[in-house]
Amino acid sequence: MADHHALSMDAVDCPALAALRWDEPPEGPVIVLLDQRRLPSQEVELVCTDVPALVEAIRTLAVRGAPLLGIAGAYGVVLAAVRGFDADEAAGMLAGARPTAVNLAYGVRRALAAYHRAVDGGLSAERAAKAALAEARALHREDAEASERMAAHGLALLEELVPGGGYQLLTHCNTGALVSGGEGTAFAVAAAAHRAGQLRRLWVDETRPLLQGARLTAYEASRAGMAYTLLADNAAGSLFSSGEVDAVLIGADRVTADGSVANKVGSYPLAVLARYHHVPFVVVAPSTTLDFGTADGSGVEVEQRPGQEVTDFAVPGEAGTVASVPVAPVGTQVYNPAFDVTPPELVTAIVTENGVVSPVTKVGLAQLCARSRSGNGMMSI
Ligand SMILES: CSC[C@H]1O[C@H](OP(=O)(O)O)[C@H](O)[C@@H]1O
Repeated sequence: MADHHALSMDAVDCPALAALRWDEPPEGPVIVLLDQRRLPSQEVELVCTDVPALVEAIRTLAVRGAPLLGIAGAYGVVLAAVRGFDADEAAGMLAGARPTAVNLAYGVRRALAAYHRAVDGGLSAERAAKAALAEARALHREDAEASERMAAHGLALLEELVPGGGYQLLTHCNTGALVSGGEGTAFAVAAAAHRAGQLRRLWVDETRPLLQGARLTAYEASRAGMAYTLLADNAAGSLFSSGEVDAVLIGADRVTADGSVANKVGSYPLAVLARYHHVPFVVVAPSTTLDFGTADGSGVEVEQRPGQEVTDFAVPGEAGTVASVPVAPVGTQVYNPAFDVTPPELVTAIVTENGVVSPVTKVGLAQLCARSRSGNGMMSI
């Protein structure tokens, strides 16, 4: 079950964005989400009291973005355990909610493993749920720390790639606090550049069809006081040819062992444009997005989403409703992959919290992860 209530957020003081939190009101533990379907026109919290509601929130992108999906999945296992539902069944529902972001299954697995370790150790169901909660909170905290470290590594990389500062950075989709336990991934690097006085402009791809750029990145850039300009996805080629892009910064939903990058659809064409125009193409992702169990991009399951997302325009209506207004003729066939895969040879560098890999190679990624093996990387479970 899920319920909405308005957030009394004062736009003036712009507190840090919290996309998700665990709460324990008297009526029982809940997961509270900032409903990203309603942004930017409405800052509304969605309160999930059970796993089916959280699965629906994940499927409809009320909560989204690879690292945050992992955190949501971990808390989802806890929600099941504390409310007496089968944790394994809940884990299967959560991990299957969206297939491409490897972080979701990772977060679910990590909380479930903590729960089972406690049960196998003879602890009560209540104590086992608390063990899972501690693991979910650790993942949440680690992701916030990873954001800070990626921002620092990414800013240092920009100083190398684009001497002289005053960066004009192009980003795609949304990779800020709305996808993270902290300030995000690629957007966190742009925010660090902004705070360092080195961001001349953030070019924001609208990111059709769900407009994560126009709705969410523009919202976050505005809150951060950045100079940003929105562009239609189709205008990116013209922008590159104008010479006004110093580097591309994007996130990732899955990086395979060879360095192939699954990310929001539209990322691959940007990589091709960047290569043609000799512009650095930088991927920023925490180690929880690295998937050494998948050899290369051909092994990535790319989520295919409903055609209505392309045939219709979602128009914010009264009282927080979102109307779906058809644009294409009824019966129109639609191709709507949520992601695409960029081959490693088109990626200038991958920035993680443990450092930078450039050029992007299987060996380089493995060596980077070896440095984090005892940390929160995929290798730890
Ligand atoms: C760095 S995670 C953000 C990542 O997730 C987005 O996908 P979605 O909005 O469908 O969850 C997109 O791929 C972003 O790059």
